[in-house]
Amino acid sequence: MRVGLIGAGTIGTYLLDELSRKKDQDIRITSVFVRNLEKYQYLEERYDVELYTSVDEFLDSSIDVVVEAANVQAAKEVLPDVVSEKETVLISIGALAEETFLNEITEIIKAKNHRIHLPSGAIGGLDLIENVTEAGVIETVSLVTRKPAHTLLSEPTDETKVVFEGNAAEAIKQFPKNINVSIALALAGVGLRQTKVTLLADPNLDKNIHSIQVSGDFGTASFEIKNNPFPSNKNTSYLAAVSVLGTLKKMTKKINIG
Ligand SMILES: NC(=O)C1=CN([C@@H]2O[C@H](COP(=O)(O)OP(=O)(O)OC[C@H]3O[C@@H](n4cnc5c(N)ncnc54)[C@H](O)[C@@H]3O)[C@@H](O)[C@H]2O)C=CC1
Ligand SMILES: O=C([O-])CC(=O)C(=O)O
Repeated sequence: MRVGLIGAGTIGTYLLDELSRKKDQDIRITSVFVRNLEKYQYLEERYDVELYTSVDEFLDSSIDVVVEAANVQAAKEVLPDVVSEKETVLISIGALAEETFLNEITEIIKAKNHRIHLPSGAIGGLDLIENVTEAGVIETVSLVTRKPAHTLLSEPTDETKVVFEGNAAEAIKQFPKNINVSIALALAGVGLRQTKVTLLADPNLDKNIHSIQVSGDFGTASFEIKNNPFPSNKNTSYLAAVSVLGTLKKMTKKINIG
């Protein structure tokens, strides 16, 4: 499977490293869409990829799948063109947080018979949530996310601060780099307005902790994921990058779990 990558930052570089390590892998990144050719020139030799600054040329290159790993705004801009041409893996899931845009994208993929794959990112348990939603036996989903204070606040703090309390739709508008997980939860479960989100800035924390509570006629479920962040980008949990790789691997498997 030939992959085109949008965004060569923390997650993108992890994927480039992992997928170039074994040359016999059946998944290879071959094209990378960047904005600044000079800045990323070194990628061509290091990873044997071709760089593109035109979305059309990138999509015309010989790729089967596009992985978006840039940011919510960039994803919104390129998504209509990308999904109309290719299968897409989207990690800036917040790009799908507006209903009109989500409907527009859904129409395109239906017409083109393409799919969008949303990795589980920095959390887990989405399989359970999706199953109980499809069966109509879910009632509530809530997420409490704790992150190191300096990743959320510009001023230092001595105590834990609640920086957001509300629903997923509002959370991603205010924190597009920090709470994509809430949109994955919302899309799998009770929706953007019904998914409750609390975001805490904790000065004594060096992990990104996501606590999820689900309830309904099926029973209850609780998940807590204590993520190690990337040293180079404390906003992003290591697991988020691992989940993109996992999604790509699942796309090549004949037995799908979950
Ligand atoms: N769903 C989830 O659980 C998670 C989602 N994320 C999201 O994943 C995305 C990527 O995260 P990171 O790799 O940590 O971010 P990053 O900031 O380290 O890297 C993003 C890269 O994309 C590039 N970029 C920005 N706009 C672009 C454009 N228009 N075209 C091409 N490249 C562009 C930047 O120059 C940078 O190299 C972010 O949106 C982040 O919020 C991160 C962690 C968890
Ligand atoms: O990496 C994380 O822990 C979560 C994150 O940034 C996001 O959901 O946008």
